[in-house]
Amino acid sequence: ESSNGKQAGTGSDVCAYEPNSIVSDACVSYSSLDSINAALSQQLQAVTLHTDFFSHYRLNLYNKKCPFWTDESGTCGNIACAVNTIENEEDIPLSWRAEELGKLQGPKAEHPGKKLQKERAPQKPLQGQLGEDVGESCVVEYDDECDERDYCVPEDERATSKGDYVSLTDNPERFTGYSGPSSQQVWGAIYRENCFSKPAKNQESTSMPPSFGPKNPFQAQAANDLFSVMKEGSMQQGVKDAIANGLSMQPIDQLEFDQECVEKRVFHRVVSGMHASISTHLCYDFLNQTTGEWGPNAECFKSRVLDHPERISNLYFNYALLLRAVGKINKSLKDYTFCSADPSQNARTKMLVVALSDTVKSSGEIFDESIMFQSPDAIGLKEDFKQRFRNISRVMDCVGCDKCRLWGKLQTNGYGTALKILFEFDEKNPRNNPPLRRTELVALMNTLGKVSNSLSALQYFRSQIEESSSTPNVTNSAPKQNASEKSRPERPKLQTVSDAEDEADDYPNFNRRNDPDMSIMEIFREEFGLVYRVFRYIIGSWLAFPQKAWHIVKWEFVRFWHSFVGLQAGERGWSIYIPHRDEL
Ligand SMILES: Cc1cc2nc3c(=O)[nH]c(=O)nc-3n(C[C@H](O)[C@H](O)[C@H](O)COP(=O)(O)OP(=O)(O)OC[C@H]3O[C@@H](n4cnc5c(N)ncnc54)[C@H](O)[C@@H]3O)c2cc1C
Repeated sequence: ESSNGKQAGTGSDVCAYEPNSIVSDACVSYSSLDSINAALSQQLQAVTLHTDFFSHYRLNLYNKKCPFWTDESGTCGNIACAVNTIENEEDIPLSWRAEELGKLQGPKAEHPGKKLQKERAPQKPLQGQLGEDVGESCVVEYDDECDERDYCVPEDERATSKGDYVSLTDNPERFTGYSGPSSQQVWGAIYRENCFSKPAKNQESTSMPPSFGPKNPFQAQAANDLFSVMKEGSMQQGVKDAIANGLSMQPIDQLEFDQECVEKRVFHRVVSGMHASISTHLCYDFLNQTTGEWGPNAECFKSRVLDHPERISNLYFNYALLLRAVGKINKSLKDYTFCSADPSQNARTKMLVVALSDTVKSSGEIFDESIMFQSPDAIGLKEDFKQRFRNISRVMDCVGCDKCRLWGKLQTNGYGTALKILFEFDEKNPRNNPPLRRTELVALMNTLGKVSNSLSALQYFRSQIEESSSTPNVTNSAPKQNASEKSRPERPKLQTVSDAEDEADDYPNFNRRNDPDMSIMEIFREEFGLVYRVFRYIIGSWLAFPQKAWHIVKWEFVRFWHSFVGLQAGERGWSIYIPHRDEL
């Protein structure tokens, strides 16, 4: 986005939201993405809120120093900025518990070096040394350093590393009050230092080194890194000055972004879409500091997101990009072991994730990544792209609010993972794909969940604002929070602690089943859709039954054989349970 009204990431044509227009740089319309979101959001909620694997995360939240500047005064002391980490080992879900890793018995295998890991199939880095039924991708600990195919500085997953376990449902992304020079400095650094911004004419000598199409891409990386270090002093001074004098930094919307090629546009759109989603969450779960009540703040949403069509466009763009990534790993998810010490939980998690990915896959073409990095400068450009994205993930350690840092790091990791899947994975030949870390998979699904929530919140705010502008007595800008509840569309629930604790029937519900304003046609469509999904589910279950029964027989036979020959029988890898409505 730029001050002269140019639209981020879109050429001149498509920015404003038009339901039937195609989201630029993707290959799907806004309305199709809305329909996909309507079909998918409950499945996503089931995965991200109701499975231990996806509702928890492990990251180094407190022990990484901001590599670019020091700004202790920018630390947020509000209670809403705090994160509840899980301190007791027994509170950590089985699938994430370090002690479970320590329980591993039986045959031992050498930890393969990085080179061997790369040469071997990601699912079989140990090549069966621990036995055929061991999910090796869960046992091997990947190193906390960048594989050159990573777009993000990875979180260290090792049980021995300094990491914190957090429940994502206990720490929902919402308003924290973190603002001022510190947060602006972080956003500024993200846009200014890492995006492909055009140098201001009088700043040519201090802007990013030209790094497109370099002879050696690693030289370009090194140059960028060095440049960041060189800039460190001035950035640090920038924060100090800003804190001392109020804000004197160049506003972000006065930067001109280089939108010439699709890759640079995509980069900017990812960042801006992520920013828009964060803004949406904080406006949707906003603290009214006068009444002390939490609730949506349409004024906040209007000024930060709705009045900037390009930000909405970038939000949809990110949704398309993340969907494509989840669809692309459809096959790998079917082979993935979710590392659960509880096999029935493992089976349920897999079933929910695969069903979600199947729905994405069946939605048709959404995003075509093959058009990117095709030019003669492709290698250099791709390396530069990666390096800049890694810088963004490093900048997240400079965020002065713990909760913002948690979600900022998770979402950067989610987008980094999506980019890695898009540009480094071969759908047809998955053997050579880089490994997907557990934290990456969790980050990817939760980031998709966040954008999905943002799109649902957008619908809510849009109808709120339309409604208030058509009501003469209400202010013409945004509706007040206490406007008549009766005529309002139902407020979609985003992820909150109470949602996670809800009874089955109160599962987070983005559809409008209880909306009194629904027309007969809409009610009919809603009900018909439900009946159709139930029908499909039952037929699908019948068709899948013979194969499932065969797997169960095989599984039980192996268990029986193990105990017969005196080995440990192993856990049961299947379970029978009543499906929940959100699985439809
Ligand atoms: C990583 C991170 C995570 C955060 N998480 C939270 C959180 O969970 N809860 C919370 O309450 N606060 C959070 N914050 C703070 C929040 O994002 C804002 O910085 C803060 O509310 C102050 O807002 P602002 O009005 O100054 O504008 P900011 O949102 O700080 O934006 C700064 C400038 O960026 C430009 N801009 C804004 N949005 C976009 C966009 N989508 N695309 C392009 N340009 C844009 C505008 O020019 C704007 O003036 C987070 C900050 C960061 C850096």
